[in-house]
Amino acid sequence: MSLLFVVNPEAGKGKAKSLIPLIERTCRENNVEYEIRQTSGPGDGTRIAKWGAENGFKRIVSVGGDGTLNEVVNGMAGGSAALGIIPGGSGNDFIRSIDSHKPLEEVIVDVIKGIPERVDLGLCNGRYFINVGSVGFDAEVVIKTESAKRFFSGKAAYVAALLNTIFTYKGKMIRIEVDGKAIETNTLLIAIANGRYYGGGMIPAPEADIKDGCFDICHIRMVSKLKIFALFPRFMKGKHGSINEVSFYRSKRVKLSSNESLSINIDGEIIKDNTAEFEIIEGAINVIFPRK
Ligand SMILES: Nc1ncnc2c1ncn2[C@@H]1O[C@H](COP(=O)(O)OP(=O)(O)OP(=O)(O)O)[C@@H](O)[C@H]1O
Repeated sequence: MSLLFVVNPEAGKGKAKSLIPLIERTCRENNVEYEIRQTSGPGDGTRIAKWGAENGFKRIVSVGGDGTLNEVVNGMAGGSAALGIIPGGSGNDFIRSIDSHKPLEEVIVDVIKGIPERVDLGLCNGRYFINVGSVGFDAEVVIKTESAKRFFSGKAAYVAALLNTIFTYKGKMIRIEVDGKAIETNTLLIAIANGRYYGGGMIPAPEADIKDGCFDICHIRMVSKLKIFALFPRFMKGKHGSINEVSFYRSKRVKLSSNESLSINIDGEIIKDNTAEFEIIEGAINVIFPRK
C-alpha cells in the first residue's frame, strides 16, 4: 500500500512541516511505502493530490489545516484513493467531525491502518468542499481576519476582525431557494454544513452529519448589534436553535442569490459571485476514520 502525504509547509506557522520526521519514522516502523510532497503555494495541494490519484497512490493524506484539506479534496474527488487527515494547521475544524482527539503519533498510525468510509462532499459553483460553506457575517470575518493579519497575529487578528464586523456589518439581502421554496430576507448569515464545526470549533448546525446525504442549513436573519453579542456564545456551542431569527433546513440543494456580489466562504477560502449553488454529492469520497 502506498501513501502520499501532501504537506503545506506554511500551515500552522510551520507546524505541518515539523511533523515530517514523525511521519517518516511512523511509516518506516509500519513498513509502508510512502512519499512526501510539500506544497509551494495556493493551488498546489490540488495539483499534487490529483497527480497522486492518477499515479496509483491508495491513500492521500492532507497535512495542514482546512485550506490544505480543501485543496487536496479538490484534487482527488471522483477517484478511488482514500483521504487521510493529519491536523497541522491553525484551523483544523473538519477533523472534529470524525472525532479524533488522539496524539499526533496515533493519528499518523490511524491514517496508515484506519478503515476508509464513504463521506459526502458539497459542491459550490463547481468547487468541492468537505466541511462548511457560508455567506454573510462569518465570511466577512474571514476576509477581515486576512487583512488584520498585517497588524495582529493569530487569535488577535481574528478578534479584531470579529469586533470590526460586529460594528460594520449591516446584513445582506439574500434570496434563498431551498426545497422548492424561496425566501428573500436581510441575512446575518447562512451556513451550509456537511461537517459540524467551523471557524475554530463553532457549531452552526449541531445535527450535521457527514454521511447522511444532506446539508444541514442554518439561516439567521439580521439582528441588532446587541443581539449579535448575545447570539455569538450560543452559536459557538451550537445552542442557538431556540432564537427567533434562527431557522434550520435539511436539503440536498440550496441556491443563494443577490443583487450584490456575495462573499462565499468555502472551507475557509473566499470566492465571490452573485449566486452560490450548493449541491451535496452523497458518499463522494472515502475518508480514513480513526481506529476505535
Ligand atoms: N508553500 C506555501 N506558501 C504559502 N501558502 C501556501 C503554501 N502552500 C499552500 N499554501 C496555502 O496556505 C493556505 C492555508 O493553509 P491551511 O488552511 O491549511 O493552514 P492554516 O495554518 O490553518 O492557515 P490559516 O489559518 O491561515 O487559514 C492554503 O489555502 C494554501 O493555498
